[in-house]
Amino acid sequence: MVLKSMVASASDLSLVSVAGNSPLDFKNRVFGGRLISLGFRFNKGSKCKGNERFNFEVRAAVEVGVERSKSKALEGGFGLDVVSEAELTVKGFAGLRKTKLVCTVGPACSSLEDLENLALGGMSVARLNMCHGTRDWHRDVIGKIKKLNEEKGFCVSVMIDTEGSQIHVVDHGAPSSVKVEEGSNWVFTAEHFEGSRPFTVQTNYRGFSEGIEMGDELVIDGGMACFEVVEKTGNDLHCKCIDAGLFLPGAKLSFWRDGKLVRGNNKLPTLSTKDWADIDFGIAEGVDFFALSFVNHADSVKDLKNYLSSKSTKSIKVLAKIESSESLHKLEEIVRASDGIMVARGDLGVEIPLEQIPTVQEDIIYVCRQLNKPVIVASQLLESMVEYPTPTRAEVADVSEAVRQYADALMLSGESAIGSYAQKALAVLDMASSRMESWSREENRQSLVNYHQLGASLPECITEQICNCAVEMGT
Ligand SMILES: Nc1ncnc2c1ncn2[C@@H]1O[C@H](COP(=O)(O)OP(=O)(O)O)[C@@H](O)[C@H]1O
Ligand SMILES: C=C(OP(=O)(O)O)C(=O)O
Repeated sequence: MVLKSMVASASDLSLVSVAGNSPLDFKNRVFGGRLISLGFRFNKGSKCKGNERFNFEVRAAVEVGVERSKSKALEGGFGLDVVSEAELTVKGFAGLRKTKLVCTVGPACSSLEDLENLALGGMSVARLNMCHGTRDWHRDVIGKIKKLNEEKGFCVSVMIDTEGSQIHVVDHGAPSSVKVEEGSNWVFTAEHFEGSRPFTVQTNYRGFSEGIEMGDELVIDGGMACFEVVEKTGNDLHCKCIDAGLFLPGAKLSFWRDGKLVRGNNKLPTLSTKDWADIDFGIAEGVDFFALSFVNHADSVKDLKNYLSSKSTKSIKVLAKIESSESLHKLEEIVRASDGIMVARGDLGVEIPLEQIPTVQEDIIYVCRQLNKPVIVASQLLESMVEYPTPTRAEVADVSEAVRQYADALMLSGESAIGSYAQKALAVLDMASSRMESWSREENRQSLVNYHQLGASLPECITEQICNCAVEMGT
């Protein structure tokens, strides 16, 4: 076995969006290596806010000549991951994938073995959605990921996704999904009772039916099933199913009237009491990222960042999820305030017409590129793979398009959390993103990226130019 290591250090750089030991964010400045496979650590106390100056040291090491599956942890103290000799000798660094892959961890992939297979398959970030599962369940998953990182040399970051103030199902009468037949009658209630009642859905928010009228439409998970409100008694809604579909555990509810979203939960704060408790949980568990749901204003990002810097010595990064029309109106200030962005297409598709999603996605990515913030494209990238072992052509095209637009990361949701083909879905992301990256390189598309200048002082500008030249030479 040959251990090749490269150590590059730079001081007084003012590059932003470089996050701790996370592998998420380097694509912003570097287009020439599979940085997922390298470990990055910053000196203790390094800050990466705005144009603040900070010292950092980048170390990368590559273990050559070891089969991925047989790899052992390497000594040395910095975050390491492994790449196979074959990949390096055949393609060199330029041939290695740069797009980071985020997997939502759910019951279908939470065993140590499944997580290891995902890490081997290229998972760079494990996402834990606090809408689902208990804190004990999430703690167990975080423990397994830490174990894999420590013992097997992976470099998987952990991201906690807050539930946010949304109306969702607490119980729908079954432990897993339930088929809803057209014409069936259901009661939606905020009353909490032990156990389940047939055709009765308990919701999480007492005021969920405020302002809702007879004739309004109740849409489940942005279109999984649809009901008409036929009667209102107290806070309860009696509804008839008008579009058959599925109720998943924790499904989200939205209300529509005359083709427009009824803004019921707008008064709710971005971070609920439960979210703050989940944030304390994440700090205690040493997670790397918080993805903040339903950000409508930069202030909620700033509040969370202030809270994190007062509570944690570790630099935990905050990613704002863009999933409401309000967040689109304040996009630039939200991107500036955040360490990164998630294009949360699931909820965004409930808030804006579906046909606008592709252009809005491109706009969000463009703003992130300009402000040099990492951006994740999320939701339904390979939705059919929740059930089937192969993706549709349209899904592969969607993945490729996100990479072509310079998204930094792609995310699996149900495909990995509850799907039967999590590893295959990850392999499709890996292959499709690698293919698009190498096509872009061959076509020399990277030169079209217009890097936003960050350096303020002359030394900063010089350092920045040196880095940009290195990037150009590497691509
Ligand atoms: N920790 C978990 N425990 C149980 N089920 C989960 C978990 N995480 C995700 N899921 C399931 O995977 C589906 C897709 O995940 P995700 O997209 O994160 O959630 P949502 O659909 O609520 O936005 C969820 O609807 C839920 O059924
Ligand atoms: C990623 C998303 O958020 P969540 O899974 O919490 O709905 C989304 O809405 O696309």
